[in-house]
Amino acid sequence: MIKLVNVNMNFRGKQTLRDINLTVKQGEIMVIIGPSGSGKSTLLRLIIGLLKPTSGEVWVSDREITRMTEDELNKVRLEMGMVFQYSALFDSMSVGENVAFGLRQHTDMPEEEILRTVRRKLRMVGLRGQENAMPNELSGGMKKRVSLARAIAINPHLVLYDEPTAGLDPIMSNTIDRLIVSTRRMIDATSVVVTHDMSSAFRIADRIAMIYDGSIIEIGTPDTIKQSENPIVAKFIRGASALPESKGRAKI
Ligand SMILES: Nc1ncnc2c1ncn2[C@@H]1O[C@H](COP(=O)(O)OP(=O)(O)OP(=O)(O)O)[C@@H](O)[C@H]1O
Repeated sequence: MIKLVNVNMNFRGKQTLRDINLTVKQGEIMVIIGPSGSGKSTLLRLIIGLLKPTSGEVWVSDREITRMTEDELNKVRLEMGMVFQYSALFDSMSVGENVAFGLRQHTDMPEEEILRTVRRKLRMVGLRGQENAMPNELSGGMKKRVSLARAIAINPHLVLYDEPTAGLDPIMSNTIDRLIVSTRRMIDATSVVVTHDMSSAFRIADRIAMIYDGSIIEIGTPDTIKQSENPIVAKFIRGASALPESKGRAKI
């Protein structure tokens, strides 16, 4: 479970997030949408504890993380898997070593079990037997899948996805979407997905939150969002380019 309570985030006096109240329930897939510059990545970074809010509280699995020390935060982060926008694999390591990385760094798991876990996670993302491949031999979609296998290797309670389908063709996007949904099912993880891809958002979300100018302006099931009477939401889901200017803050 994740809970943000009255969160404000200012960068050099400029308010980037304002009065965010958001609860993501255990096992829920929450998709965050919004124009470029609206504050989506900032929200993810607050949940991982890479940023501390200017005011407000961030709760992760019943713990308030904003006042934690770096050591305490690192323990909480062990329960989180992160799939980055550009996969962020270690290029000098094989696929298997990438997936095993968190297990070798942070657990006492015997090597044999690590190898078994790596095999199982690669199978889950449709990359059976690819342990010895190097990242530069893989397509963008395969790299994303390795990144997902690495994120779920530690059986996280929480998986965060930053633009998981960016730069992928529709078929691969669909594959990644199905993996996000099956990952939630298999490890019962709470998931937060930041995306610009509206068809993906509608396919995978239990609920969608739209951020605009640092505020959540709409939140609800995909159907609620589709039927929103808020003109900014309606325009955004038809195509971000049709959005009105917003006080010059968002770089639409
Ligand atoms: N560390 C920082 N220092 C100063 N300003 C920042 C910092 N991080 C983000 N910002 C500003 O906060 C605003 C929101 O940025 P953020 O990256 O959260 O938006 P986003 O919705 O994720 O955008 P995109 O979709 O383009 O990734 C932007 O105006 C950005 O310039």
